[in-house]
Amino acid sequence: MSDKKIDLTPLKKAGVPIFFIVGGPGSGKGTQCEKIVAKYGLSHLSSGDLLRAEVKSGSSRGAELTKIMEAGQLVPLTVVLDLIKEAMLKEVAKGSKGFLIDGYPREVAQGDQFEAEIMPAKLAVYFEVSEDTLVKRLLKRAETSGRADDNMDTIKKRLKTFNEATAPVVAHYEKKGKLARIKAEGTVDEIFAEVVKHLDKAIKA
Ligand SMILES: Nc1nc2c(ncn2[C@@H]2O[C@H](COP(=O)(O)OP(=O)(O)O)[C@@H](O)[C@H]2O)c(=O)[nH]1
Ligand SMILES: Nc1ncnc2c1ncn2[C@@H]1O[C@H](COP(=O)(O)OP(=O)(O)O)[C@@H](O)[C@H]1O
Ligand SMILES: [Mg+2]
Repeated sequence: MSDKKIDLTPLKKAGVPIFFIVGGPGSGKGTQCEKIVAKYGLSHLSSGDLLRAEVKSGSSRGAELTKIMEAGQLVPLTVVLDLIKEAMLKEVAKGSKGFLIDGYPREVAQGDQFEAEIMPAKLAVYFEVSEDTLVKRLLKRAETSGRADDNMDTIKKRLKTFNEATAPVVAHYEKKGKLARIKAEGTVDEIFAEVVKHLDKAIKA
């Protein structure tokens, strides 16, 4: 990624709906996004996936990112926002109908910066899950994900980061009247039925 200013004109002109997908590690963001893509044809961009791809690219910045992610901390705002902008522009060039920004914002400043530079999100969808359930799901995922951050030590740090930096994001969008709080302890389909209610309403609005 270069430091040059990214020209967002095509993205702003497209004016397609943008949804923030927020929730603790293991809350089901990726799982629900897959189902939302299948039903609504929106573009799913996971900040974590974009970062892991950057790490895989072997760029010098990638090495720095690995350390931060394995420590369960947040990578710098500009890094993750630039990755998202570039990915969104690629999708818009292919005729995207709208975006699921999965795993972003993870702190209030990220959301404000995104909305100031790109456009306001229509809705922030928040998957509410107890810490016990998050840990159980992540340890299960660890059996197959091969992710360097799916281990008990890093999980604990990610939960701390979520409580300190990301929980305020939930309050921030609730205050704006732009939060869909979805209890996400049930089955995948029960949760998805709730998601559809909120998205249908938001897309019609
Ligand atoms: N039991 C149960 N497991 C789920 C549910 N949603 C996701 N999972 C599992 O929990 C783990 C984390 O899900 P994922 O979608 O990666 O969550 P993310 O970390 O928020 O992106 C994965 O192993 C999923 O298969 C759910 O509703 N119920
Ligand atoms: N918006 C973001 N801001 C800063 N760091 C991020 C962001 N999104 C992801 N990361 C980094 O990538 C890691 C994995 O994120 P992600 O794949 O979304 O996790 P999960 O899907 O388990 O919630 C995070 O723990 C963090 O280190
Ligand atoms: Mg995920």
